[in-house]
Amino acid sequence: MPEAPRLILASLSASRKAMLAGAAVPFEATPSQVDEAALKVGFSGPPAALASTLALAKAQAVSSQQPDALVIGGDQLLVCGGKIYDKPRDLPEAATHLRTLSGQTHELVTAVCLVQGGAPVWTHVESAHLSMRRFSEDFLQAYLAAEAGEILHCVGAYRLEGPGAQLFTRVEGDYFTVLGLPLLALLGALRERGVLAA
Ligand SMILES: Nc1nc2c(ncn2[C@H]2C[C@H](O)[C@@H](COP(=O)(O)OP(=O)(O)OP(=O)(O)O)O2)c(=O)[nH]1
Repeated sequence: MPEAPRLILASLSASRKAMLAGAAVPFEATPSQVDEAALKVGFSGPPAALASTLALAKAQAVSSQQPDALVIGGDQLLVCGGKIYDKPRDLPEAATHLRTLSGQTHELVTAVCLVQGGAPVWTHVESAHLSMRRFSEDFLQAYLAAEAGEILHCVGAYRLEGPGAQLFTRVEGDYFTVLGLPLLALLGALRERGVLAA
C-alpha cells in the first residue's frame, strides 16, 4: 500500500481547522493568500460555481508550492434574497447583516475540493438553509457585545455552535456544512485516497 500523501488545509479558518482536528484527521494548515475579492469581481455564474472556483483557487495556490501533498480548499458563501454576502468587515456591518437576515431564510453554499499536483481530484458543494427569527434590538446589541471577537470570521456573523444558535428557528442541512466544511463528504473522499482508514 503506497504511503498516504501529506494532507494540507489551504485555509486560515479556525472553524475548518477545528472540524478536521475534531475528526482526528492528520493535516497541516497553510493560508492560501488568494485574493478572493478579485476572483469575485464580475463572476456571473451561480453561487455554487463561485464557491467551487474560490475553493479550487485556494487549494491550487498551496498545491503549486507543495505539489506532492493532497491539498484541501474550502469556501462558503451566504445567499439571501438573491444577494451574496461577504464576511462583515466590522460590528456595525455585522449588525446590518443580521437585521437584514432576520425573519428570512438564507442559504449557506459550502464548497470543498482536493487538489494534487495543481490539478483538482475531487470537488463537492453542499447547501444548508437557515431560518433566522425576528429578534429585538436589545437582543442584537447583547449578542454583538458577547460575540464581538468571534463573528467577524464567520460569513453570517454567527457561530451556530455558540450563542448564534439563539438566532434560529430552523436549520436544514448538514451541521458541518454550516460551520464551513462538508466534512462527511470530505472524510469519504479521504478514505477513498487512503488518507483515512476505510
Ligand atoms: N465557527 C463557525 N464558523 C462559521 C460558521 N458559519 C460560517 N463560519 C465560518 C467558516 C469560514 O471560516 C467562514 C467562511 O468564510 P470563507 O469560506 O471565506 O473562509 P475564511 O475566509 O474563514 O478562510 P479561508 O478563506 O479558507 O482562508 O465562516 C459557524 O456557524 N460557526
